Amino acid sequence: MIAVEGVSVSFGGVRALREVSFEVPAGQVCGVIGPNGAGKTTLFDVVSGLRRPGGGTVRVDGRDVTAVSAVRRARAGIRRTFQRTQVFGRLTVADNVLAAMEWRGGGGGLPADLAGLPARRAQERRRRERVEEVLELCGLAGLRDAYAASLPVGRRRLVELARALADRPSLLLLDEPTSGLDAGQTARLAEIIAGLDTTVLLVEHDMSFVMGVCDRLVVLDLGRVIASGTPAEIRADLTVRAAYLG
Ligand SMILES: Nc1ncnc2c1ncn2[C@@H]1O[C@H](COP(=O)(O)OP(=O)(O)OP(=O)(O)O)[C@@H](O)[C@H]1O
Repeated sequence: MIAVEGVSVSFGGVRALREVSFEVPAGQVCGVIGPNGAGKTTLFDVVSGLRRPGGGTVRVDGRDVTAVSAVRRARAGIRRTFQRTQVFGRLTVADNVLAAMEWRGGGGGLPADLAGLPARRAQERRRRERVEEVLELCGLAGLRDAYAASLPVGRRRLVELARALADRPSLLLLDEPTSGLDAGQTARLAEIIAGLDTTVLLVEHDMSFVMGVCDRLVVLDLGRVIASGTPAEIRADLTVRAAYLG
């Protein structure tokens, strides 16, 4: 689960986040919506550890991670995809996913690598099996040997998702995950997200996707939470209609 409490961020005179608080119970999917400049990206930066808030705390699974670096958060299972996709263009799709798991190393260092110890080989086999599993899940099995740079943006986005899922994250942050996806890929993405047991926080402009895939929504406007609740509650909220849905 994730709990954001009283988080504020200012850029000079601009108050990008003002006392933002909300919780997402374990395994639920929460959408963050709001007009341009509402503070969505800033909130993601705070949760993933790229930006320290001026005030407030972020807890993940009960642990206060407010002062923990982005790298350590990633290692603790908080994974993020970006608005602009970040994949290794010169690696194949399969190697992109494998690389996402290699940071742990194999244990035993170089001697173990050189000796090709059985435990190391078994671990390598498990990782490769996991790669195939995740590629299958993301509809990328047929593209496993394609270079990531050769793929259209929608596929690259799915590669990024596969990378984020490979290590079984405890919290997954998705920044505009449907951008660049066609209708079929968007439907597939909704299925993938629905099938995860991970807590998910996503920023997305595609309202029908958000309403379909999220268990709850947080609506930001000018850095404030102006509404939160189930998609049905949000839809019914007139303030939100006026501020955002039109
Ligand atoms: N590095 C920065 N320096 C100064 N102001 C910033 C910076 N980053 C964001 N802001 C300001 O903070 C506010 C919130 O921006 P943020 O990018 O978080 O909004 P957003 O909801 O993600 O918008 P969008 O939907 O356009 O991505 C905006 O007024 C923005 O101009």
